[in-house]
Amino acid sequence: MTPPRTPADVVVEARDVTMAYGDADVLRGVDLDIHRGEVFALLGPNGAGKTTTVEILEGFRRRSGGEVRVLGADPERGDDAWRGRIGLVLQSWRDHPRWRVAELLGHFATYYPDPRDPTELLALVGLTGQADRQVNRLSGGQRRRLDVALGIVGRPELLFLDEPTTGFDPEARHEFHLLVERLARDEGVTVLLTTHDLAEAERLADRIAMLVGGRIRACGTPAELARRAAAQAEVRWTADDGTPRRERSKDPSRLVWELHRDADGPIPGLEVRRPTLEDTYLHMVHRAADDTDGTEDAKARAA
Ligand SMILES: Nc1ncnc2c1ncn2[C@@H]1O[C@H](COP(=O)(O)OP(=O)(O)OP(=O)(O)O)[C@@H](O)[C@H]1O
Repeated sequence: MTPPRTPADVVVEARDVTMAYGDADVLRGVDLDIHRGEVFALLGPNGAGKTTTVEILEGFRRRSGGEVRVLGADPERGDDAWRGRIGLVLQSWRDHPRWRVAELLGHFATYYPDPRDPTELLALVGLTGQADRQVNRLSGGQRRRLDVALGIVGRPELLFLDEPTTGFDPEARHEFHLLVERLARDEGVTVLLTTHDLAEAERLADRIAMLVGGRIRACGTPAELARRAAAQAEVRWTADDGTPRRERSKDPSRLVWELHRDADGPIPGLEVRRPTLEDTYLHMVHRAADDTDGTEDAKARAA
């Protein structure tokens, strides 16, 4: 049985956070709880406010309203010691273009009391071969790996990853996923990830929150969210006259049994499709677009 959580297990706590840019309300009351050692993914369409949310949690942006605690402190008042416990992988590293990779990493390591060994870190992110290259000579994917290395050189307790695998080839993406899993599982690092890649969120995240229309519309494990998309599975088959048929059912095995009985044999083109995370996501996005009263999903608040 999972032991009850203590306040110390809650690494990020946000209550009713609002953000307006001028008269544009971007966040309309965001609630989040992220627990120690958890990989938490924030999903949402372009312009939903993911980066704004993350910047508020990082202490880079002043919120318009609401309460936030990150590692026990209000990010707007986080000091250097607090900042040293946080790792950031921002959208891309643009400074120090002429520095060499190992040199830049070694330089950043000096900012922290107990940094990772830069040589080991280069191996960890697959950049050993590029140690002596200038930063501006790296490929997009290599540069992103360097961003990740810079984000974890100080052994952060909480790591923010803003669209970390943009530009990665499939192998680099796979390696990166293994690295995030290792950081969370072996070192207890809490990870907040924003991504547009649903497969990545499903693969990596313990829990996923969907930010749509300025609110968290759903939050749960990938399996919970997929189940909530539609309780009904979709059964597809080909009718006797060759036309494709589809029907939603809460009891697909019964429907298949009835079809089998009526056909008196195998059912041509039979497929039973369970709702996926993508179904949930699209459902939330479309529902939010139709949502005129703006009612927040009651289950959205993290457990
Ligand atoms: N500094 C700013 N001033 C005014 N408006 C802003 C500012 N930053 C962001 N916005 C607006 O706030 C909204 C949310 O932006 P944000 O970057 O947080 O969204 P996002 O979910 O991260 O989007 P994406 O998936 O495209 O990266 C957008 O409409 C954006 O234009």
